[in-house]
Amino acid sequence: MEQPQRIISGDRRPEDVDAALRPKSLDEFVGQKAARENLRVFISAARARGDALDHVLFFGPPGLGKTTLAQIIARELGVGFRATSGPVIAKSGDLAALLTNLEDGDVLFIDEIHRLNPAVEEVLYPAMEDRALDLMIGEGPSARSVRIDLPRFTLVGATTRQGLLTTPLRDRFGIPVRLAFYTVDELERVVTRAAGLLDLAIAPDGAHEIAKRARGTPRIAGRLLRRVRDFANVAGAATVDARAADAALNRLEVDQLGLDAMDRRYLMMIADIYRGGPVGVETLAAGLSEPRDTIEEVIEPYLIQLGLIARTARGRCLNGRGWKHLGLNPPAEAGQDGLFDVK
Ligand SMILES: Nc1ncnc2c1ncn2[C@@H]1O[C@H](COP(=O)(O)OP(=O)(O)OP(=O)(O)O)[C@@H](O)[C@H]1O
Ligand SMILES: [Mg+2]
Repeated sequence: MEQPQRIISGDRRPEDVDAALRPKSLDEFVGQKAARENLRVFISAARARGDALDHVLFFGPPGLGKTTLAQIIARELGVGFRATSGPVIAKSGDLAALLTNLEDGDVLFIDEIHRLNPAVEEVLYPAMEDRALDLMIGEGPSARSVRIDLPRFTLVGATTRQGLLTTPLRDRFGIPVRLAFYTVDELERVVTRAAGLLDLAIAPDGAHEIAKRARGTPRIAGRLLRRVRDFANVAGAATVDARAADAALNRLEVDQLGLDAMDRRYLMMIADIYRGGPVGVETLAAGLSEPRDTIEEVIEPYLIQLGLIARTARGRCLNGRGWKHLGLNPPAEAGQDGLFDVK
């Protein structure tokens, strides 16, 4: 069965006109303070040396700003930006073509870099390490390998699944950056900034309400803001305040913690059918008819962050907070629940 689209999924959607809201400089970029300040130092050092920036790897859940930061890096370095993604580069020749077409200092952005095919990845190693391309010319006994020098470039990789990166690839990134979920304060700033760009009047308590329910994710904050704007327009409200935001978010079935019907189905399945777990992710994926990747990359990280569930070696478990959020009591005889409880 086709699942209805989730308003709060961190995934990209065609209707997200992300580009309009995308911060264009490090100064405009809200949150991720440590990452931002480190990047600022590395960028200005590279510029001062007149050298390419070391390769950067961004990892973290969807919608936290990986692509945005990659573009900002190129802009702040004052170099060209080329973007592609792991699954798109089918053959090593495709990557070779991309690399040889770079200009000095360019940023090459590879999204979903954990999905590179292994043969392509092999080509990337010498390119990252020695700025060289090893090509095989000819076949059979007369085959020989030729080394081609590449321009200086910065590879910026992005992945939602750092664990799926091979060690040799991970080790070749000099600057690994983990992006964390945003705080409510930070998202409030994201919402206020976006409202300004959308020409929408919003009260501080309205921005706060949206921020609180945006799952720690700027992309979701932007999307919720647009939907709230629709409701406010139709209701003829001049300013979006907390009450207007709350009413709109309730109609969108986004609850107080920012969870939607899908999250609640996920939690209810563990609670109801598996008595709080542990239950394997494959079983949950089958029960919810969602791909395992979606469960692990989109649904679970935020539920874990909130302490509603725990990932254990034996499977997923509902924590005390999870039971509470569902308004249920954990089964009395399941003594192990306390083990995973987050106090
Ligand atoms: N720090 C931020 N401040 C303001 N807006 C942000 C910030 N980070 C991200 N955004 C907004 O959120 C949206 C999603 O960001 P982005 O596309 O960079 O996410 P991503 O991490 O690359 O996601 P994915 O894993 O799906 O590729 C963009 O529209 C951008 O405008
Ligand atoms: Mg992206």
